[in-house]
Amino acid sequence: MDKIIINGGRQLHGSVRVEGAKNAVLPILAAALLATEGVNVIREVPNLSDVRTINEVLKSLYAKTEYKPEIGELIIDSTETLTSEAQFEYVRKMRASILVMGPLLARNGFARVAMPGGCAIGSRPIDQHLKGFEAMGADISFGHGFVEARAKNGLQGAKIYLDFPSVGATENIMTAAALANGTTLIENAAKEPEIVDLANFINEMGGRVIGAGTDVIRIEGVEKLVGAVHNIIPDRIETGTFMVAAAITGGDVTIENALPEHNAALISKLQEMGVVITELDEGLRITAQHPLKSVDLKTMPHPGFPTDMQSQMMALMLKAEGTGVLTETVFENRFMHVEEFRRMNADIKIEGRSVIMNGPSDLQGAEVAATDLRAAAALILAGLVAEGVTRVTELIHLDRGYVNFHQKLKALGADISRVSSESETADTEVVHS
Ligand SMILES: CC(=O)N[C@H]1[C@@H](OP(=O)(O)OP(=O)(O)OC[C@H]2O[C@@H](n3ccc(=O)[nH]c3=O)[C@H](O)[C@@H]2O)O[C@H](CO)[C@@H](O)[C@@H]1O
Ligand SMILES: C=C(OP(=O)(O)O)C(=O)O
Repeated sequence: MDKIIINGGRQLHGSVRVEGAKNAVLPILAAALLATEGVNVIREVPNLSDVRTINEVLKSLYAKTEYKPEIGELIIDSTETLTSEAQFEYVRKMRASILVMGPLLARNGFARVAMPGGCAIGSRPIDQHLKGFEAMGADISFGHGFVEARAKNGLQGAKIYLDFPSVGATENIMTAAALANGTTLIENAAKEPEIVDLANFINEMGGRVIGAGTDVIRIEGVEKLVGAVHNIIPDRIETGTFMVAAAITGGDVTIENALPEHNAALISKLQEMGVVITELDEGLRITAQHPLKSVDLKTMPHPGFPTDMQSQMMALMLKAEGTGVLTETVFENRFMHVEEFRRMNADIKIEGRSVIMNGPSDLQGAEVAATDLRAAAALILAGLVAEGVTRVTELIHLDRGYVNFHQKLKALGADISRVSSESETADTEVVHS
């Protein structure tokens, strides 16, 4: 089991480039299954464990894929007949495997996917995905740990109002509707930039998706989709994580490949705290001088403050002056990292769906365990400013969503390394670089 070891107290300086977005590439690779002619060439694919998992899922469904991580390219040939069943071994590893359900249902009229179950951040049901498929004429059934959708007469366009603007449900319904008979309207749709990237990709394959990025998405079903070349958008959560890394250390960091329009809520909150953010041709420059001012914030669906930046922002608020209240409205259990922050001497308490911080906390290095992907990043950020040594374990979460995270921080001046725990001794550390 690997650990990341940080010696706190270094300011970060320099430039870092962010990768293609995990939350865009996963639905897009699933949607690639819609093409019955030609191959899809997906570029700016980040080398993440989640990408390797979805690649395995596509292959298990009989798509032919060629992954070239060194150039960030994944080629998918889904022109042969596909099987309709996604196994638990993949869905268990990565919930986003559920996103193959829409494309399989659209292509085969049938999809059988292992039930994802709950996870650290909440129960995460898929009722809105299924409500969409049902409205389009699919019969839904459950059994033996699987959910099945069967559209005997093919999928028909429908009007679907989502109870909540779910990202995954919007994506699954968009892909199912892409080959359906007639027009589908998704009302109260998710508006995240990753939804727009997926819509652009479907359109590049010959689809007709209009309105992505607004509350109402209109999908006119087409006869067939054909392979295309697509570049994944930059990862706004990786961008945000490096923005916080610069701010928490009082550093000066330029983030290349960053799109400020995807991070408006975060930029506004950081500015309120006193962080200086400058838009450059090559990306975003973040400079910060402490003390920073505490703020209140609430996570919301896009364009609100992203839940995927909540834990990293919590780390930053711990170092800000004054009382800050952070409220999580998207997931019901996304505060597992609070206990870990407490182990680092954070002055923090949970009250219902909010946490209250009295800053600045005098953070101290400790051994802490990542409880989910963004918690892993947040604990590392806290380690950058804690007094002494912080060891972060359970890096399996980190590797789902960040490429070379510790090397990128090291290149910016952090005192950080990654070791196998068996080999961790004072003199001989096996460093993974
Ligand atoms: C791979 C990917 O893109 N993951 C992102 C996606 O997850 P994901 O697509 O799972 O998130 P959703 O937007 O669907 O979920 C948001 C909320 O809606 C609830 N819900 C969702 C679907 C449903 O059928 N019923 C229901 O009740 C969920 O339990 C959760 O409380 O959006 C989340 C919210 O921005 C992000 O945190 C994740 O990083
Ligand atoms: C929660 C996240 O991802 P997933 O939906 O894949 O679990 C995330 O990216 O922070």
